[in-house]
Amino acid sequence: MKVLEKAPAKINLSLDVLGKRSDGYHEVKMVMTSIDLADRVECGDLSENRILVRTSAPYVPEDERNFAYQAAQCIRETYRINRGVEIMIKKNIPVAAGLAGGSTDAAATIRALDKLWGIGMSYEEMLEIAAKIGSDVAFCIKGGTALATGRGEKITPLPSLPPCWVVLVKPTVSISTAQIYKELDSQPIMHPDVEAMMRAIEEEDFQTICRLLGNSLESVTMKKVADIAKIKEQMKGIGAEGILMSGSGPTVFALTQHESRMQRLMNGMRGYCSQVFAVRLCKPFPLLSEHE
Ligand SMILES: C[C@](O)(CO)[C@H](O)COP(=O)(O)OP(=O)(O)OC[C@H]1O[C@@H](n2ccc(N)nc2=O)[C@H](O)[C@@H]1O
Ligand SMILES: Nc1ncnc2c1ncn2[C@@H]1O[C@H](COP(=O)(O)OP(=O)(O)OP(=O)(O)O)[C@@H](O)[C@H]1O
Repeated sequence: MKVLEKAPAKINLSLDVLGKRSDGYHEVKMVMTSIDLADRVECGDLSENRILVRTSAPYVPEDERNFAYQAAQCIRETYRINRGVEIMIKKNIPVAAGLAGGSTDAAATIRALDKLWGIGMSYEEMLEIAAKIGSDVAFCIKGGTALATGRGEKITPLPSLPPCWVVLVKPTVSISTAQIYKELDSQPIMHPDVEAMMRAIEEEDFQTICRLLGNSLESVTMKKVADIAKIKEQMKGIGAEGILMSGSGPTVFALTQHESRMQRLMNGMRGYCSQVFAVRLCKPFPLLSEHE
């Protein structure tokens, strides 16, 4: 048997870093949303009792360093499962881009193995496995739009955003999330208004959502990647309702409700950067356990 799961990327609409914790992580408060730029994760039976990972992208590890591998390993140990699995990952999400590519593959693996192995995990049980793999994995279990707190693993669902286009531009450099959080510690922190962002989402006020876009990590990454400021400037010139760097970067996204502006942004930015995407938002996944 084989189970195929879609694994959407995320963007951070509001990312506030509240402080450093004693465990080395940072306390965050952020609003995230899933976008329709997605990997595909297929989990199938394997005759041998081991985990085999294959990916379509070069430079993505296929051993125990892959987050999908780690998710499968964690499920096998937690639920004492003596079955092998072959995990095929078709990568469409740029790697180390601030879009949670590895995290969403891990979350998709958790959803797929729950079905393949007939475990019947609750949402809470999925979140527990997710938190062991990485901070962004918990959000990716259900996706949609949500508030994430703690180190990112505590999830509160929010209503969907008004329909819009998301234009993404990925500079060629890749970014280490750990390095960006480390460098933030020696700099003054800009705090976006996360509460106001949640209110704007509740009120379906697209213009205010765009005005409130903010990310505490943006200025840190911008100092290392000069392209980010240039991309933001260019996108502003072309016209978008809101523009921000996602996560620890370096991907920059623009939001617009106008198809013509989306087209102009695509055409304008393609000449500047090789990785440019225009996508819609993604709805949250209905989980099997919620239908019981
Ligand atoms: C920047 C974001 O992508 C925004 O959604 C996340 O906060 C990062 O999530 P992630 O990539 O899943 O992060 P993890 O794999 O858990 O952690 C990578 C490293 O980032 C740092 N880290 C991560 C999350 C957090 N709340 N505080 C941190 O300081 C830690 O040094 C950690 O060792
Ligand atoms: N399935 C996977 N897909 C991509 N990268 C993976 C995967 N599993 C492990 N990795 C490793 O994770 C590192 C970070 O990649 P990823 O694409 O998840 O970063 P990111 O988008 O910046 O994540 P985040 O936004 O959560 O910080 C890569 O350098 C890669 O070695």
